[in-house]
Amino acid sequence: MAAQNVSSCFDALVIGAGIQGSFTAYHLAKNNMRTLLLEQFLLPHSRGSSHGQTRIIRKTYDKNFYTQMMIECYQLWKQLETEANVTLYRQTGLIVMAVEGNLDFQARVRTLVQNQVPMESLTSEDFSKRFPAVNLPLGSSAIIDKTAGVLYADRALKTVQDLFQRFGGMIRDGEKVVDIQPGSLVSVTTTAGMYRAKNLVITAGPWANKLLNPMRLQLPLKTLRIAVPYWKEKVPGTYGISKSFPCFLVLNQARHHIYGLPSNEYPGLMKICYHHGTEAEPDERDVTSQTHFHDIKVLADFVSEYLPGLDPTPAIVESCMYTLTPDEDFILDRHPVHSNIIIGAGFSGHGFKLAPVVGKVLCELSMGKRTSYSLSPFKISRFQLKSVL
Ligand SMILES: Cc1cc2nc3c(=O)[nH]c(=O)nc-3n(C[C@H](O)[C@H](O)[C@H](O)COP(=O)(O)OP(=O)(O)OC[C@H]3O[C@@H](n4cnc5c(N)ncnc54)[C@H](O)[C@@H]3O)c2cc1C
Ligand SMILES: O=C(O)[C@@H]1CCCCN1
Repeated sequence: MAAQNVSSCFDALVIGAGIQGSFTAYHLAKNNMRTLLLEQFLLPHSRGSSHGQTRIIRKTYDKNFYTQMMIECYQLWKQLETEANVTLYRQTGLIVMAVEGNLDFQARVRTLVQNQVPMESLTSEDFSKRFPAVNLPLGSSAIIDKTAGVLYADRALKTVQDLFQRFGGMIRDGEKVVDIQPGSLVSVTTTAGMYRAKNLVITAGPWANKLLNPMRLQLPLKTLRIAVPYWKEKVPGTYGISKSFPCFLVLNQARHHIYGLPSNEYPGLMKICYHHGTEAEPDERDVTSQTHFHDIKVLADFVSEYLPGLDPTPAIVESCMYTLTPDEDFILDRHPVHSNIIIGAGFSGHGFKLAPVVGKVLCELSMGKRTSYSLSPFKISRFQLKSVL
């Protein structure tokens, strides 16, 4: 269908069919808003931040507001599974490890306790009995967040998009937005046509600032290319999901966190990543001269020290993008000048699990409703902006 034939005025238009835009569109359509979701690439694609087979889901956060949002996220992920009759979540638990006295670790334990999240503290004897294939360094603390697990990310993204369409929403992929004209009706021009909507939501991941630039708004976002290496088990299954091996998170063992998921998606291979990367433009993710070399070295050293059952040379390295804010908290707000333009950005490498609630509050903002959560941690005004009209 040519874009010109598509009904030209929508209640809401969402730019970007990653997990945040797709969940926003889903909630809008459920609220009977006539909604169009635009995506620059043909779906599915692997150029942004939402691709890949798995993500960690957990309530372990140092900041209470995320743990509170996660309580509803678990319910909404469950609801999505029921609506679509698919499995999206597998409970594995999450081991959190840190050097004794680590403040971030203590804050996370406090938040779990405050919110009565089932958890367990492990002594080093408990730890080595439960996880004989993991070396916990002397002087470390460890807990397990029992409700944590794995989300099947690619499957989840497709499910949200399918349900959005089932609720009457329209997706147009392979259409890049090239111009936005603000107004009481926002006009959006793509490579294929022009659309108008009463409200616009921009959830463009690492491309957010490119879309905001013509509207004189530049958010303090850094886009990072992230290495996603998979490490081979010397004995297949040692760290396998089928043997109930959990996800793990090591706080600041290196400069940034290191996290891993049990071997599952590629049999015999465990995904272990560094919560950092190299600055890169999303369109140049794979052509940049900088390589993943440094991050892989950090991870290889970690694997040798903690996980002796893995070959410390990655078997596969995939790539993904982070969009970091300075404080690693999200941006969920209105454009400071154009109040019917809503922005969801800066998910800082931890936004997947929170997408059901992110989508809900972006939908609420777009519909002019009172939001279900305080959005003060997520406001644009917490930053000193360089250029706002
Ligand atoms: C390696 C890695 C591991 C991670 N692990 C976890 C984890 O364990 N747990 C967790 O909760 N989170 C995790 N995350 C973070 C999570 O995946 C992201 O926060 C989330 O996917 C961000 O989604 P998004 O919709 O904002 O961005 P994206 O997925 O990038 O979506 C933005 C979309 O906008 C489209 N777009 C941009 N510009 C235009 C335009 N002009 N016209 C039309 N469309 C446009 C893009 O093509 C893209 O599809 C991880 C991320 C990475 C990279
Ligand atoms: O959100 C998560 O759970 C992962 C692991 C920790 C670092 C951020 N990404």
